[in-house]
Amino acid sequence: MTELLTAAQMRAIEQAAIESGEVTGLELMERAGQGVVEAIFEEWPELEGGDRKAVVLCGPGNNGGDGFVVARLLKERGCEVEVFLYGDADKLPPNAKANYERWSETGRVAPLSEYTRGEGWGCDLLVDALFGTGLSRPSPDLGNLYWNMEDMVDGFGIEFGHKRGRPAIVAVDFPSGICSDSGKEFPHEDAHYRFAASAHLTVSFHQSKQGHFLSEGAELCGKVVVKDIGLSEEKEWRKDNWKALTKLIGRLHPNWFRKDQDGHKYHHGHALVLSGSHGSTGAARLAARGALRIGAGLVTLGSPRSAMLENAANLTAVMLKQIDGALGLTEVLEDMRFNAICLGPGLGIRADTQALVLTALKANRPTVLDADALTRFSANPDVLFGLLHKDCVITPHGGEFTKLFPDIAEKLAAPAVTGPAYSKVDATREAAARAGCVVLFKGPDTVIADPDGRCSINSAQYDRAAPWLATAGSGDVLAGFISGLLARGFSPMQAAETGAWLHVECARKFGPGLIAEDLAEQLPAVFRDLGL
Ligand SMILES: NC(=O)C1=CN([C@@H]2O[C@H](COP(=O)(O)OP(=O)(O)OC[C@H]3O[C@@H](n4cnc5c(N)ncnc54)[C@H](O)[C@@H]3O)[C@@H](O)[C@H]2O)[C@@H](O)CC1
Ligand SMILES: [K+]
Repeated sequence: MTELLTAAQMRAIEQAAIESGEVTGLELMERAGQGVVEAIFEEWPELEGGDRKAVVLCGPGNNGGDGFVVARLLKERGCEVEVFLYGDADKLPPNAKANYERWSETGRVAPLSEYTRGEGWGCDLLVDALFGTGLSRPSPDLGNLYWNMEDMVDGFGIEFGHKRGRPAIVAVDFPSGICSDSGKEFPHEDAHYRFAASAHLTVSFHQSKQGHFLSEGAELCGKVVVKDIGLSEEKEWRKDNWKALTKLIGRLHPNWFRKDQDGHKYHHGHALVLSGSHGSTGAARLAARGALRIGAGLVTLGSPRSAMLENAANLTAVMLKQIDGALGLTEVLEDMRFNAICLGPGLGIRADTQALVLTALKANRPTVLDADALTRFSANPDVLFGLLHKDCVITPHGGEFTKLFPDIAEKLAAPAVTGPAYSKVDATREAAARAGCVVLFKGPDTVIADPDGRCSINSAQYDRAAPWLATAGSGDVLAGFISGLLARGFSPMQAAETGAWLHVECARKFGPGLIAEDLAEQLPAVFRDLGL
């Protein structure tokens, strides 16, 4: 897993490196500019040599400073370069000013308005160095430029040859206008125009930032490349701050999933998934099959009497047990071999769902609550929070999250006025602290938080995009995956992170046309790819 930084964390790392004498701010800026130019030619080797023209748009802070370095280095590599500044050169911070002056020895700096008033793009490469991690408010006067950039990235392919004018757009650190902590745009009143820039390629430094993976961030960045600028690993700093760092879930090691050679099926746990009544049983079966495929030793579907026949006709490897209401569940849970419970998919939102959830929670077993098991508590979430314990995982999507945590959802939905804006990471952390258990807040940017503050993002964006995962029943399978992993002895946080990651891998393995039934069936191939 890699860590994702906030703007403040990045500044702290930079500051520590500068104060230790290891590097100067000017050197960092030079390396940042070098990283951008390197990434540009790696992405578009055809830009090197020949009659190529670049336009660099520089802003009033250090992001603009990076831009002046990029302009100089592009010129050294043979590009014709034009530079435009948004703001007042006299007010540039010292390192940016130094690079402005260095560029001015060989080239001109014109006001940005001169560029935006002109016709067409007039370049093969447009470098957006207007704002980076320091942006904290909207920029209405740039809305038209941003709007045109979006049009260019979304509507057309790149066509080099500046006379025809469809440039590649590269963003320095962030497409300007995005809050680097939350990935949100800063809206302004002129809603006709865009609030943030768009890019084909975003080049960031040292480590990715949270905003590259949250809200609109991923949509606008295009592709993110991270360049090393020679900052050290900061082990001490990391040790003090590890709980505050957000992780990006990456490729998992096969040892993570390996089973003991001589393991008995009971060594891998026994998950209990509760089914809804007749006519509403498919969701629980999807979850049960997911739990079994992900490696629980045994999985039992607990079914009310009314649905026994329907379930029996559709189950083979998953076992079936009649469980009627909270009383029935209490009896079954006397068998301590049931070491993980999953409730919610297709369970219904009547009063007996509440009784089942409360019974399951009182049994103090690792438990996943999803869908109806959450919705049932819309009117009285505190009752639920009072019983959730540290071995639980709740898996709300946006709507369910809003019902359980209306005040947190309101803060998250509020337009960003100043930066850093309240992010999905902040919201999920706050929800986990309130619920007292792991919260997995679904989306293309799924955020998972533990009440102790640990937090990670499972991204289904960029090269892991899996839009076809938005299909009926896919969340039920995820709940099943997590329950199966809990049965296998994974901790709640590990189970949620691992389940979410595999869920996306399965969707990607199958590709378009996916329906929920296909998901768990991809696990064997996904495991094989991991080297299991
Ligand atoms: N600090 C460092 O040593 C390094 C910083 N780097 C670059 O510096 C960036 C961060 O620089 P800064 O913190 O200076 O911030 P930015 O350059 O991202 O922007 C902040 C500047 O814009 C102004 N501003 C904010 N919102 C505005 C608005 N709506 N309209 C007009 N002006 C507005 C602020 O007053 C401030 O001057 C990073 O993203 C990265 O590109 C890199 O050079 C690596 C080293
Ligand atoms: K930028």
